[in-house]
Amino acid sequence: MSNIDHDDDGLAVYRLALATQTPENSLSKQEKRTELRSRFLNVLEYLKTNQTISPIELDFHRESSLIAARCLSIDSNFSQILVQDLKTYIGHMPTALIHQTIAAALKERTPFVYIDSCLIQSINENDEQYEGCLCTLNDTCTNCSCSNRFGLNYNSLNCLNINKNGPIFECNSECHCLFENCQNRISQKEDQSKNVEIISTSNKGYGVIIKKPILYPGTYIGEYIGEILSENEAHNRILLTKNYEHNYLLLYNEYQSEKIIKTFIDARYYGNWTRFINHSCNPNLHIVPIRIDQPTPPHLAFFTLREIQANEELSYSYGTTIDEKYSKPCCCSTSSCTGFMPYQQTDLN
Ligand SMILES: C[S@@+](CC[C@H](N)C(=O)[O-])C[C@H]1O[C@@H](n2cnc3c(N)ncnc32)[C@H](O)[C@@H]1O
Repeated sequence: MSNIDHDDDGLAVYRLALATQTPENSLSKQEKRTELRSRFLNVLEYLKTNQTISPIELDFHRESSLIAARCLSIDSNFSQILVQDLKTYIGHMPTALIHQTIAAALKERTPFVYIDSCLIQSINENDEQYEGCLCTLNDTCTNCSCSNRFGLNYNSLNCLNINKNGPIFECNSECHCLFENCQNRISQKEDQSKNVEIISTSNKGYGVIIKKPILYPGTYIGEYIGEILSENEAHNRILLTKNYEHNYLLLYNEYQSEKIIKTFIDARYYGNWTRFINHSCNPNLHIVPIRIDQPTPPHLAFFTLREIQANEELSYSYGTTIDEKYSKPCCCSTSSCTGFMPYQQTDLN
């Protein structure tokens, strides 16, 4: 089965098919995975093309999540990703986040679907699920096989450990620890969305300010959420959107001995509030890649670089390369401003 059937009820035929068809036992593990994956990609595709979601569709969305959860017994690593795909909340930007004077204009000028975890189109089949720790439910995971893999990740204030100099592995879906007690899941817990506001800036479009001060460097702010694109898809997106005023495609390069891991996240059509964070030549945030279940794609998490005052605009550096031919003028207004926004010279351009 590969297509969603539409009828009067919207999704009844497809729902029935999902409920009655479980993968045959005779199918190989790989075939089951392929079968399950194609079903759930259909659901995602359907949700993506239908921006207003009816109660029936929401029900369906929930049902599908349950089915995916049941499939955990087939392959926990794989089903974990499906559940993550399906539990992605597809809705609209929470109004509390937006300064009320710009709410209507923002919806009209920059429509996008608000999601709270990345949309992953294709799984890297070679990626293995990381092993979990064997901590007990009372453990805080401040010294477990995940938190200590490359030196302690977080300090007693739940901030990034300043002396940390290696990749960050947080506890994952295979771990035995209790989510509430675990202190090695900082990026999986609450972000700062309740403490930010989307505002209109004078010369950079929209931006994000923090409402209450943040004292400590290394405080978790949020994750850059959007569609994870392949290099080819990213290339096409760039061509399609090159005349648009704002760019939401983030390319994150990780240099690992001989290879470069490139992560492309586009928050233009699907994203969360972090898509509004502007560039600064003297930023107060930086991006840290975090591994949870699999090596790729990493979770791109924002952490503070220093203390941030109430009402200060949040910013990070979009890169280091300036090319006066391609770079747009920078309006960050800091004393260290180079005058140009960074330009990522890649083979995409
Ligand atoms: C990820 S979006 C940030 C949100 C955007 N300002 C908006 O209104 O939706 C990146 C775009 O914001 C604008 N921008 C971000 N930082 C800027 C800066 N320092 N100077 C000028 N424009 C900036 C550029 O148009 C850039 O392509």
